[in-house]
Amino acid sequence: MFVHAHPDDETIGTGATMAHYAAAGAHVTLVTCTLGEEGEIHVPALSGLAADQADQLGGYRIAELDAACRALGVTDHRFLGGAGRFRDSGMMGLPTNDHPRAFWGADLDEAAGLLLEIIREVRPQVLVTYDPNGFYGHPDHIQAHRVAMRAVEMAGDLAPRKVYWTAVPRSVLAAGMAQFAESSDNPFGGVSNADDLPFGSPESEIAACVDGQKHADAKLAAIEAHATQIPPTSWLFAIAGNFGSGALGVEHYRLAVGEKGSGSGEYGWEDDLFAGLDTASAGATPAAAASA
Ligand SMILES: CC(=O)N[C@H]1[C@@H](O[C@@H]2[C@H](O)[C@H](O)[C@@H](O)[C@H](O)[C@H]2O)O[C@H](CO)[C@@H](O)[C@@H]1O
Ligand SMILES: [Zn+2]
Repeated sequence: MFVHAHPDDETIGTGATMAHYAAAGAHVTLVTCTLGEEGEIHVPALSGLAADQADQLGGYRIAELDAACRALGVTDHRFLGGAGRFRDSGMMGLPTNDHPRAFWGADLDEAAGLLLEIIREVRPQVLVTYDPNGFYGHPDHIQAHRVAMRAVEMAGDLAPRKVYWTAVPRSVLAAGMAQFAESSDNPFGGVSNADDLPFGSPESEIAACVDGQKHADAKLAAIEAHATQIPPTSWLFAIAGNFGSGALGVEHYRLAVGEKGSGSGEYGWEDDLFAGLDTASAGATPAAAASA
């Protein structure tokens, strides 16, 4: 089970992982907490959908998300509390944070209770969400972390056996910076030291590295599906262009709950989020022995 804040996060942060496990026959459930109503619009013809105009971007991003899930092979997708229950809060500190339906202002136990209903139905063995900072500090990402961790706490014996947080190793960021230093598509802007970025983890804090390079093209198709959010000039396309689409297919995770399974390589990272779990005796998921 993947708990994400907006349509597009599932693809950007965990798209290759989701495609990898969907292709392997695991039951993959995506829970998206908002419709992304406050997002930018990088498709000029759709600019009228903006929140301060027709305010229809949220509905449009449902369709983008459907297309992205199809590209990734993910068939079980839910909006937390149903489509439109919680609204995109906008970036930290904006007046949109105070919208009556803003996810940032949601009652924690109420929102976690809604996620608990899905956990009780799907019985995921593994849950993936963000770290306490929401990976980069967006209020909806921070709230998604809080709601997911509270739901895991409330789930008791039905809680997933392992909970991971999305992460990027500092070494990967540093390598990217070096490559982009002279590029006009430099996604790191003026930042020259990976330690100065609002995200990035020491290799010692990373527990798993999922190699989903076989699904990099699916992730690229899913990125393209989120056209209102991810323009052709995006750093994501720059990475695919500079390092090959395969670079998009490797995704890293920190382990927040559960026992780390066996790993390998320089840092002993797991290559499978189900490492150490008995997936043959999975819970109630009808679709496959394993569920994420
Ligand atoms: C990846 C992600 O979480 N995207 C969010 C984010 O989008 C940012 C926002 O539009 C900001 O104004 C831009 O400068 C930045 O480049 C975007 O990544 O926040 C949006 C509003 O809450 C949200 O809809 C979008 O999904
Ligand atoms: Zn987001």
